[in-house]
Order: sequence, then structure tokens, then C-alpha cells
Amino acid sequence: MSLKPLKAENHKDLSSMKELPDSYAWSSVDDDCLLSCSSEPVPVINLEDPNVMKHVGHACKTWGVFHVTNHGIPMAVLDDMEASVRKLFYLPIQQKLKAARAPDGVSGYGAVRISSFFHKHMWSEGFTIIGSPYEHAKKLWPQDYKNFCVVVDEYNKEMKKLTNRLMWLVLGSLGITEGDVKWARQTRDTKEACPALQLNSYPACPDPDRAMGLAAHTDSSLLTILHQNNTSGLQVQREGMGWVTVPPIKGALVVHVGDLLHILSNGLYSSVLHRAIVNRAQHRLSIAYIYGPPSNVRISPLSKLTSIVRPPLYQPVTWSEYLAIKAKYFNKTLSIVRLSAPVNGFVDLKDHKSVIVG
Ligand SMILES: C=C1C[C@]23C[C@@]1(O)CC[C@H]2[C@@]12CCC[C@@](C)(C(=O)O1)[C@H]2[C@@H]3C(=O)O
Ligand SMILES: O=C(O)CCC(=O)C(=O)O
Ligand SMILES: [Fe+2]
Repeated sequence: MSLKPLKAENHKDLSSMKELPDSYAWSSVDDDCLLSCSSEPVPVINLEDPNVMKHVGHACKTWGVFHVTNHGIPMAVLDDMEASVRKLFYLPIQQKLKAARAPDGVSGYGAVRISSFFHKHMWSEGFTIIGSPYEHAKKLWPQDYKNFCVVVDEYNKEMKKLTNRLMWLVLGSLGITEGDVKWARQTRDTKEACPALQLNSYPACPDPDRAMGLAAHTDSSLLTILHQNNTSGLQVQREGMGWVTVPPIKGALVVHVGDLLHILSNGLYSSVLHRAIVNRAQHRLSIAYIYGPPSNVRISPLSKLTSIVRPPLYQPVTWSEYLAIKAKYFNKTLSIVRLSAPVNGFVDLKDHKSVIVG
């Protein structure tokens, strides 16, 4: 399996469609369960709670996803970002295509990267920003690009502070201290981690029960922080329960455990399978801050979390190597880098072309 370049004719103006074209109509064959099956709520964690570390650890272990409140990010920063993302997706399609992602590129406008693994199109548009938004903004608004850049930079700055805080809560909940993960300390020797910002737009859909906004996947990140507008759509899979809706909570953010945290924790905290469904009446937006390690760091199970009875379960891997494997094998990637009982035999990580993430 490998990613095909996105063809220009695949870019349709979804918001003007009155019927669902067959190429967008999913069935249970394309995805394992289109119906939501559980109503148990995803944990909500108040970051000012004195027992916050314990709650974070429990949520990571049992769900792999949780809401955070009292996170310290000003409401204005979230609102301004949402307004800028709306403005971007409301641009005419020809204008958005000026910032289209190159066939082998990682950033810019286009269908989400995993699209090529499916026979049907997803009812969504995406925009990926890695590093500065400047080049993209210049193409979208040649005369008026500054505001977008200011808003995105401010959003990234706030997200960086929050992910750093969350990362230490997660590590602390595993009994890990600063001395155990030197790269996670901000020192002059450490290269900066370069997160990806994934903007998603899900226009109202004429036949939502047969459409799929974003197909089931895990994120490759350590942690992903998601801001959704006031419209439901995100669902997570919980073992034995099926798909659980993660409704938006005003002012709260959703945190996902990603594949690299799954590896780092030696499988104690599993990455969460999630997807986005669509609805008939409302346009949904989401903004995912996808946080990974610095590019020179190989992530492997932390030695404090391994023992003779629980040996390391995963090969050491950099974020770029992991993304390159994911671009070929999608949801099988974690099992490919698994050491014991490999599904496809051991992988020579150098065989995979690097994908630059920063
Ligand atoms: C750093 C990255 C993670 C991501 C691939 C990317 O290079 C940029 C986009 C990210 C995203 C967002 C939507 C879901 C996802 C699976 C995808 O197709 O593109 C993730 C990728 C990932 O986490 O593997
Ligand atoms: O739109 C959503 O709620 C999910 C987005 C997502 O999973 C992603 O961008 O990786
Ligand atoms: Fe995701």
C-alpha cells in the first residue's frame, strides 16, 4: 500500500453538492461500523485539580483520550483561530488550490493524507501547516496574509506550552522524571520538535449516514490536542463498546494519545483509534495540533517501563521514520515496528524513504 498523489479533479466543492455522489458513499464494507454504539462519556480533566496527574494517567490507560478544562489557553486565542480557519475554508476552491499540497509534500491544502488507502472519498477538506504559515498565507491572501500568520503563530505558541505541560503530566503518571527523558527537557542542545497543525473542514452533508468525514485512524504523534467548533463529529473507539462520540465542550480541548506515546510507554498507554462523522445541518471545523519528538530523537520504550517480564515491545524509531512507514502501511504501522510476534517480520527502518516533518 502506498499513497497516490491527489488528483486535481478530486477537489470538489462539497458545500455546493445537493446529493451524495456514489464516490462519497461509504458502506460497512469501507469502514467497520458506521453506527455509534456507546454513550459512556470520555473523561473530563480539570488541569487545576490537585490530583491531575493521577486522572491523566487513568484516562490515558483506560481511554487514550480525554477533555481538558482550565488549560490556561485564552478563549480569544481559540476563537480567533477558529475564525481564521473558517475564513480559509470559505475561500473559493480555485483560491485554496493555489496552496495545494504538492504530490509528495506534507503541507498545504488537500484531502487528508490517508485518503489513498480508501476506495471512497471522505467528506472533508484538510490543510496541513508545518512550521511557519507564511508561505501558505501569501498564496491564499496575497495582500492580506498577516492576520492569518499572527493568529496561527499565537495558537502554536499556546499549544506548545500546553503540550509541554501535558507531556510532563503523562510522563509523571508513568513514574518518569526529567532525568529519564533528556530530549523532553528544553535545553540548548535539543532540537525543537516541529509539530503539525492539521485544519479540517466538514461541510454539512446531504446524506450524512452514508458519508465519512475522516476515516478511522490513530495519530502518529506523542500527543494530539484537538479543538473542535461547537458541532459534534469526533468519535473514538473503546474496546468492547464500539464508537463513542466526543461531544464538544465549550472552552475545553480534546487530548489524544498517539502512536509514539504508545511506543514510549511500551504499550501501557494505547493510541486511540478515532474518526470524524458528518451531519446534515452544520459545517464542522476541527484543528489538530499534532505533537511529536524532535527530529533527531529515536523513540523507544522507556527503560523504566521495561523488565524481564515485560521486555521492550517496539523497535526504536524517529518520527520521520514512523511517518514514512505509516505512509505505506497506515493502521498496520504499530504492529510493523513491534518486536515480539511481528506481523510482517522485522523491518529495516532505513529501507523507508524519510518523510520530512520539520
Ligand atoms: C506529521 C503528520 C501527522 C499526520 C501526517 C503528517 O505529516 C501531517 C498530517 C497528519 C495527519 C492529520 C490527519 C490524520 C493523519 C493520519 C493524516 O493522514 O494526516 C495524520 C498523520 C499522522 O498522524 O500520521
Ligand atoms: O475532526 C476531528 O474531530 C478529528 C480530526 C483528526 O483526527 C485529525 O486531524 O487527526
Ligand atoms: Fe486524528
